[in-house]
Amino acid sequence: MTIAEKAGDLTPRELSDIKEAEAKAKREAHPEATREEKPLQLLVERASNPKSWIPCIEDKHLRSWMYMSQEKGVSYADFEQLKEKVEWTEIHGAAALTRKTMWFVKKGCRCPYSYGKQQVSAVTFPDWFLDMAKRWLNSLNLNDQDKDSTFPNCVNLNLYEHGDHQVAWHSDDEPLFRGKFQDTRIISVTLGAMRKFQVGLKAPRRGGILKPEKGSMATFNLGHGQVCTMEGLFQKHYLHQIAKGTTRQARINATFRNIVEHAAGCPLR
Ligand SMILES: O=C(O)CCC(=O)C(=O)O
Ligand SMILES: [Fe+2]
Repeated sequence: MTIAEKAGDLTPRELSDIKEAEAKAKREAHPEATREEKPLQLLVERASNPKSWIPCIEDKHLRSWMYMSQEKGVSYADFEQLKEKVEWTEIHGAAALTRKTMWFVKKGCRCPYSYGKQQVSAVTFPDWFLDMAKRWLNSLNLNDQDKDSTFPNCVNLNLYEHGDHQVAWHSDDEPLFRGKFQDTRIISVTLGAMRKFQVGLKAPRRGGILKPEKGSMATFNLGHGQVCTMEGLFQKHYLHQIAKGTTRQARINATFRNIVEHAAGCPLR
């Protein structure tokens, strides 16, 4: 066991620094034996337009990557259609309505999804939604054939009606995605108003509140048509949030994911 693996109570940043030092020492001691771990195929490497993808986080040691790009295939008509057609579920925080959501999954899947204490049932991807999603993600060259499918098999939609709606610090590390143990891929698409998307390193939990490690927070504006990816072990090591803002305009966000461990009771388990 290496020092880094033993050091369960270090912050992710400290762990990353130790791992880097360990890797350097190993390279120097055994230059012939050192091989890089097999790299993940990042979405930017599959994309038809890799130059239009901006690296936001490239953290090799924590196996965490985040990229952003502007996607022309996302329209305001899509925004209006989603706002009207989706049967939104209200998500309530301790005191107020925080946002509205919808949980779509691929045909045959029955995995529910939980927002804090609220659980919602799976709704099969409607064809009209799949059509727009394929257009949005077209440049990523994902394969939507059942065998070896790389196209996301579920999506969480969020409707933030104005700046008071938000989602607090969290990571998408539910057991369905196995994001604490293996590489995952989340693709988020924004429609409508621009909001601030903040990310930061997971700090050791103090009580029930999740907060990023001091000094690690970064802010990115996600506006209409912006696509943002979180890949590798990002959900294990980083938190994200949409903080409250001042806008009176609505924003819709679709976060596409891949369920790899279907829930008990789901026919796809
Ligand atoms: O609205 C966003 O950009 C983020 C949404 C999010 O974090 C989630 O749905 O888990
Ligand atoms: Fe999230």
